Amino acid sequence: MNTGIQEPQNSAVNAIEVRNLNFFYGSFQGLKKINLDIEQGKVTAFIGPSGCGKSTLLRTLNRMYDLYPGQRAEGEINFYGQNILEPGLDLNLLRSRIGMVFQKPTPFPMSIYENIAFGVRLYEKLSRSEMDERVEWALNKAALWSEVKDKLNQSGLSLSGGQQQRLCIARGVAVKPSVILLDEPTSALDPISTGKVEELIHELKNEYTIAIVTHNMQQAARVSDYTAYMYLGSLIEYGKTDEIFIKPKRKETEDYITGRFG
Ligand SMILES: Nc1ncnc2c1ncn2[C@@H]1O[C@H](COP(=O)(O)OP(=O)(O)OP(=O)(O)O)[C@@H](O)[C@H]1O
Repeated sequence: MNTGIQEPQNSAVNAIEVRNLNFFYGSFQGLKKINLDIEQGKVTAFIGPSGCGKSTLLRTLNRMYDLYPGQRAEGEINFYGQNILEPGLDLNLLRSRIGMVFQKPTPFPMSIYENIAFGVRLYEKLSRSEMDERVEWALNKAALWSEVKDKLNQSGLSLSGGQQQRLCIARGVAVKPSVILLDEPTSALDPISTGKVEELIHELKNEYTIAIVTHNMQQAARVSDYTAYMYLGSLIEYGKTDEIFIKPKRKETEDYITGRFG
């Protein structure tokens, strides 16, 4: 697929570079001068107290906010060198390159098979057997295949909450994005399903760049390579997860990490 966006294959490059990003909900400024690099093939976690702007930042990365009137971003979000905030970009293609999984599992009211095939059909013309292969591949990637292979025609809504979330991840992976944005993907799940999604994040990160919003600091520490601590719309500290959790440079970060905050 040609999106006009160059995606080099070598490692240790940034998939996304955020520069002087401001974001507004009408007159309220939700993000203030954010500068952040998201490294290719790594997991970057956004943490911070409720309302600090984690979801807002995630939603700017594939312009999800564009669906809502009165919301706007200023600055640059360079995705492999192309500023995605510029006008004229094909937003459907952008979202096929930078996919998103939401907090609550949101399967479409259709079969498990169709939940996956539907999105793929928007971007690719596959034969029936190619589509069968793609559906199996995506469900395998999301560690769901063995649980659903005998009931692909059942409704996606008949699955458990944890399975539904993995179906949504499979749906995201099926279009072969470059970046996957996860907005508190386990907050509605039980500990076993949460463990499965976390394992999945580990598996996926070799092939995809992942950004995850989480309320759960242990989860950030377990799954991420880099952590960004946000407060009141500003990025307070950003660095390797080990350093942020073991030796943060800023007192505000330390207070939050150690639970002295709020
Ligand atoms: N649709 C909206 N209209 C106006 N303000 C909004 C809207 N959505 C979010 N905000 C405001 O923007 C700020 C950041 O919200 P955001 O949802 O990004 O925070 P968050 O860190 O993800 O919070 P949480 O952890 O509670 O989900 C908050 O002050 C919030 O009230």
